[in-house]
Amino acid sequence: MTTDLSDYAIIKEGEAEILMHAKNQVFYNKTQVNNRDISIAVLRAFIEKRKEEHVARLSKKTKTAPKVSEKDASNSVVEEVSNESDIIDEKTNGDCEVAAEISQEEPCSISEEPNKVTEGKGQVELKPPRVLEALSASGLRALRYAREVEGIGQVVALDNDKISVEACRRNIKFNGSVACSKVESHLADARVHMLTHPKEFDVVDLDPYGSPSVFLDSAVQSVVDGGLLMCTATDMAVLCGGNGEVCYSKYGSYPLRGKYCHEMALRILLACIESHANRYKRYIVPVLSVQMDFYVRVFVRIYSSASAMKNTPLKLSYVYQCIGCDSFHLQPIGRTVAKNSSVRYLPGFGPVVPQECNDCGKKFNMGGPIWSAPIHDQEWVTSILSDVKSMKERYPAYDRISAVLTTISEELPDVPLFLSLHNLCATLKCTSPSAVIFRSAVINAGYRISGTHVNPLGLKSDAPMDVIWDIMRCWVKNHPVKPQPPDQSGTVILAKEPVLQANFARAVASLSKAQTKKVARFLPNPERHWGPKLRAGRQITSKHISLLGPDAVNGVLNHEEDEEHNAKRQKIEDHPTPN
Ligand SMILES: C[S@@+](CC[C@H](N)C(=O)[O-])C[C@H]1O[C@@H](n2cnc3c(N)ncnc32)[C@H](O)[C@@H]1O
Ligand SMILES: [Zn+2]
Repeated sequence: MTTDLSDYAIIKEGEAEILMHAKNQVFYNKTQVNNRDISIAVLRAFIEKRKEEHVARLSKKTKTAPKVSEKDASNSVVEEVSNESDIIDEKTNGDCEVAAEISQEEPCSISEEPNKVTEGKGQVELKPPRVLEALSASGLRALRYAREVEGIGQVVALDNDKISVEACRRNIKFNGSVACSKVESHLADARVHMLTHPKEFDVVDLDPYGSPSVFLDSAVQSVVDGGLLMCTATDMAVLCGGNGEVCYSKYGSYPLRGKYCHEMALRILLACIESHANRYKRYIVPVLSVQMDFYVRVFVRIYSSASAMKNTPLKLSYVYQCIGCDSFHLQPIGRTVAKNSSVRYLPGFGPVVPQECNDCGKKFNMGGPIWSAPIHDQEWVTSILSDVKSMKERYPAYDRISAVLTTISEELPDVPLFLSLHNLCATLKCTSPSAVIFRSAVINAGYRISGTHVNPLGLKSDAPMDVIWDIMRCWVKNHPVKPQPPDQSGTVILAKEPVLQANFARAVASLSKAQTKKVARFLPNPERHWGPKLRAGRQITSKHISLLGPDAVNGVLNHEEDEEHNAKRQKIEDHPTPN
């Protein structure tokens, strides 16, 4: 494979560099630097956690096993790279030029004689985590993982597009010896590869065009017990209720078009992953769930346990959302009853709402089921954030990701979805109290309130909807509204006297932590047209101007036409059926 570098631009992100051909046939979106940076931060945390868990497991066992010193146990985390030749020889992957050359030039294994620790019957050592980047395109993400994440094992980068695999292999070489020894690229359908490698990867990363739904069933099977699945979905229009029935067909949940739809999107994706995991007696534990830019990204650990799986219905809920006033209520799918020392699993009591909304009298839409258990593990979030802060310079998107992680660390962990103060005021047609005043009234009423990373104006609270409307009724008493038609939801709500007398005196905890610390939580995009990109190889035309910006569009349109034509023809020949 000879490469004339003059045909390429070099793109650097973090410590990785990729060669990008002028024809742009391989997917690359620089806005996803946030996505890749957060993933690196989570990977670093996962590696640490995995070591801790391993040591804890060993010390638990060594307590019962004689003649194993504590020193041996603490040294037991041994770095070793598995023998990659088995993988390289895989028939389906064709000729893996890069990998073959690597095995001649450099030894693949960097293992030393491992410190053996007796555990139960055999000897146990913790191997560096194997990562599958299932949809790798240029390989940028895989290369960043390999070059930047200390203690990482083999990174397997797949793509079913021949041109992408060629680019990935070129990029592996271009990134030098560490990349060559750690990253291998295969031409394969990710689904087939994951299905034929069950419980083999410590980490599986899914970063598809649009929806990951077709990859989930195989992905949940490919992760080892306690392993990590990282998954992006960029089909936000679907997940946020643009086409509810499409969302249902892809994810098995109905989305609702509330202000909280981006959080609902995260929760629909989590519920969907859980449902696939359950089919194989597995379940998920979310560690971090992020909505940013134009996508959602979740990080979940996957475990096997037929008995723990029984708890799934307790972690899922339907959502009733009033069509008049947007009040929402969660309907859990299951419940438990404790009897002596045993637990019985039963269907949830319902309905949690009457036919007509208690607040405004209108009907409800029902969405879901959504994941209604916590979407982050706050211990993980705190440790990821402090780790990110300690190596600022290693994250190109530091400002953005530290802002998002900080907001997430302040979210109420046990409150699904959120209110929008603007929406409440729009329903009542009243002026808005400041966030501090509203927060104070909620706190003074004895409830908790926090922001949310998905919306700068969103407020999470465990206060029930009737308390929220009482607070707003009290606000309107001091800030009267113009008379409205009697059938309007706002009029119906305001016609009732508040039961609770709201206290708007400023509560100590009413300032959001962002305000107290004067730290920005929501940053503007670094440049215009910071958004999704077209599928690689798709022809850019003037209709993409709003998505990509005039410069990008004009640049491409001015390209010699026959060059484009050849590129397209080549792609069609290579891939008669587009994916
Ligand atoms: C959005 S791009 C991946 C971007 C990459 N992860 C990054 O961070 O730059 C999606 C890639 O998935 C590949 N792909 C689509 N379906 C696939 C499948 N069934 N198996 C393997 N790769 C697939 C496409 O060819 C494309 O290169
Ligand atoms: Zn209502």
